[in-house]
Amino acid sequence: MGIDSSSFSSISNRYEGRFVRHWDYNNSLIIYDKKSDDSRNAQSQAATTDQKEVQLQHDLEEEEPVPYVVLVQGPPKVGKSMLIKSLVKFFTMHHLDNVRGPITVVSGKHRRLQFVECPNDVNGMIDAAKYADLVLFCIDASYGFEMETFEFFNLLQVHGFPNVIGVLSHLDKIKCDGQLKVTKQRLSRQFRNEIYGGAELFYLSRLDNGMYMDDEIHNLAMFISVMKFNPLSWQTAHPYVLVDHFEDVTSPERVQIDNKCDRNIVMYGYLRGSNFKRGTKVHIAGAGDFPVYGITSLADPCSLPIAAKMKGVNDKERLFYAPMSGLWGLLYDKDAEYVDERNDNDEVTRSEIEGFRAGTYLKLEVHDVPFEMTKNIDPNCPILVGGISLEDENVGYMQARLKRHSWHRKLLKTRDPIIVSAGWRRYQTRPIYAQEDGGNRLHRIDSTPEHTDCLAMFWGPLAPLDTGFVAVHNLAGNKAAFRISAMGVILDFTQAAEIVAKILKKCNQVGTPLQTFKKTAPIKDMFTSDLEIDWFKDAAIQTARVRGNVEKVLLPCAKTNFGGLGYSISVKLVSLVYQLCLIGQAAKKKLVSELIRKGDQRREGIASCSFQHKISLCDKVFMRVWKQVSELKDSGDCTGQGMESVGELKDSLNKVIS
Ligand SMILES: Nc1nc2c(ncn2[C@@H]2O[C@H](COP(=O)(O)OP(=O)(O)OP(=O)(O)O)[C@@H](O)[C@H]2O)c(=O)[nH]1
Repeated sequence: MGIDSSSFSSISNRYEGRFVRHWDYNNSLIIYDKKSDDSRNAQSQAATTDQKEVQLQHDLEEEEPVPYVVLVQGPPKVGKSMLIKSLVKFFTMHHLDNVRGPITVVSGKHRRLQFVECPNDVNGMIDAAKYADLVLFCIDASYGFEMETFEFFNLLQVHGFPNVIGVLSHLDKIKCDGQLKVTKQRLSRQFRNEIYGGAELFYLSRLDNGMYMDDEIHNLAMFISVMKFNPLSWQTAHPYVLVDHFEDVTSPERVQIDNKCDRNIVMYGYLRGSNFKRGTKVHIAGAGDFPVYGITSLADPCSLPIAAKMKGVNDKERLFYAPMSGLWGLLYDKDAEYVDERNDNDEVTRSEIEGFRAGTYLKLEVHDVPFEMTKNIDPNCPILVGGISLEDENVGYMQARLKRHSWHRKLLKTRDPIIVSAGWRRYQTRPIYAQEDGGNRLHRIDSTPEHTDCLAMFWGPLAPLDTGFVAVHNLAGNKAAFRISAMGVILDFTQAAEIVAKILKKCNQVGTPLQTFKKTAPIKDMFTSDLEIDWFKDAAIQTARVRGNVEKVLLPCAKTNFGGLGYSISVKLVSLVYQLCLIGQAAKKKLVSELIRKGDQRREGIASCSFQHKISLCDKVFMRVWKQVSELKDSGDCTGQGMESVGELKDSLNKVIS
């Protein structure tokens, strides 16, 4: 007996003991009266036994799909936990006291869902955008859209847009009916403009006994239970694990000796994306890259009913699994290895050859992670572990097209640290911003342009071409500012410094006159060699008042007239003649070559320049030149708040001084 949404509320209150639930072949949840169905079941049992066996066999041949991650996102106090509690109650009839970490529930005959509350710190949001299969955007209707929602839109745009559903809560705070209607229309229009025309929006009108209304949750849950999930290209191409349980297994003796020693940890979770081969390294978001010390597949703690039946597990124990919230559903031995009741030898051989399959529940052991990771572990901020290939381990220079987000208040300055999120990684780096001139040259700019994009060159773990990335300025919880600084795409990468060599920066070369004539003057200290003077022949120069041009290298004979320099060379010539008389032939040669070298050093880099008028001896002569920028090997995993920019450092220094 199926039920409609209006009668669900009353039935669900009487559910325990009398009503049972199951999923029909369309994956729809059906709740029916156990008593009235007992007699009908007895009659139909014999007739359906054969059919069930056929169906069971067919279902077993299908792969057991991994639970879909349903991320509940929204600003603080919008009702995220309340929504997860209401949905978990609907699917499992269990009341959750706390929402901590991923919560896996069986939502249908062929479907499991893993509910995760999206953290509001930038790190957590960035990671969540990478693992979400469906995002429920919670919007406080009495307030409207908030910054966190738009920040998350932007993160999704970069990391691949999964399915999204809008959920309007706090509607009961709008007392006037007319205003309620207008608000609903306005918010749904705005939501669909931001996402896409047909984006679904659900309304949660009020709370009932501290929970959302049953019929409204029923509609939302039914929609999620049958909706089609679209795999995202990055996720399907890489193995990854959303950790739902975490343990520090460092020996207590080691910690007693040094409580800041690197830790050994064990992480549990479903393998998603592609197969995980032994020997693959993993990137733990925010902590770095690590080899996997041990990997084991475990019995699925929340199997689909059909698979559990085969494994002989009691149905009632598998409806949910939320270890971080203190609800284990099915207790399992953490050391037990998964054994298939079909052919375990085949299973082991297969995992050796093709790796662990997506959907396997894994135990990953990683050694020597920084102690901060275990110290600062926050169950509300799930850990993302991404498998990395050999190419992903390379570091080098990347050239990217980058655009500052128009809502980010400040321009981004060259060499100021930013946190880049690309692929699984998020790391700090100090980019150089540049713009192309007509030729092959790139001109360094001091800060990002106001309304257009520019190029950014930075050092870091190499990401494939066309990978989108997002940059945040720092991770401090400054809620007043829009935290997404810029977005971009990787255009080029190399391990050599040739990308950086192409960037030129404008700077002033300063020289001083040795002596001044009517319209010419020899200029020293502006060039380092005669060759450089030849390069800059005819280049424009100027003093504070007078313009001029570089003419030519000053010849040695002419130079002897100039004060100290001429005197110094004359003294050296006299000394040469004197010493030549005293020493032998071999020593003579050595001395001559040495003197010539010294004399050359002295002579190099003095240019004869012409001016429009006579300049004075105390004038400084400037020439604007393009110079290559120095190297920018500067990046690292971002574990704390991130480095401070030069401006921020100056600010803090001023504060200390004052
Ligand atoms: N009146 C009313 N109150 C609501 C509604 N939804 C949630 N609340 C209340 O809002 C408060 C915050 O709800 P939570 O579910 O803890 O919100 P949250 O988004 O998880 O909060 P954080 O985890 O702290 O970010 C609770 O006191 C709820 O009772 C609603 O639709 N109407």
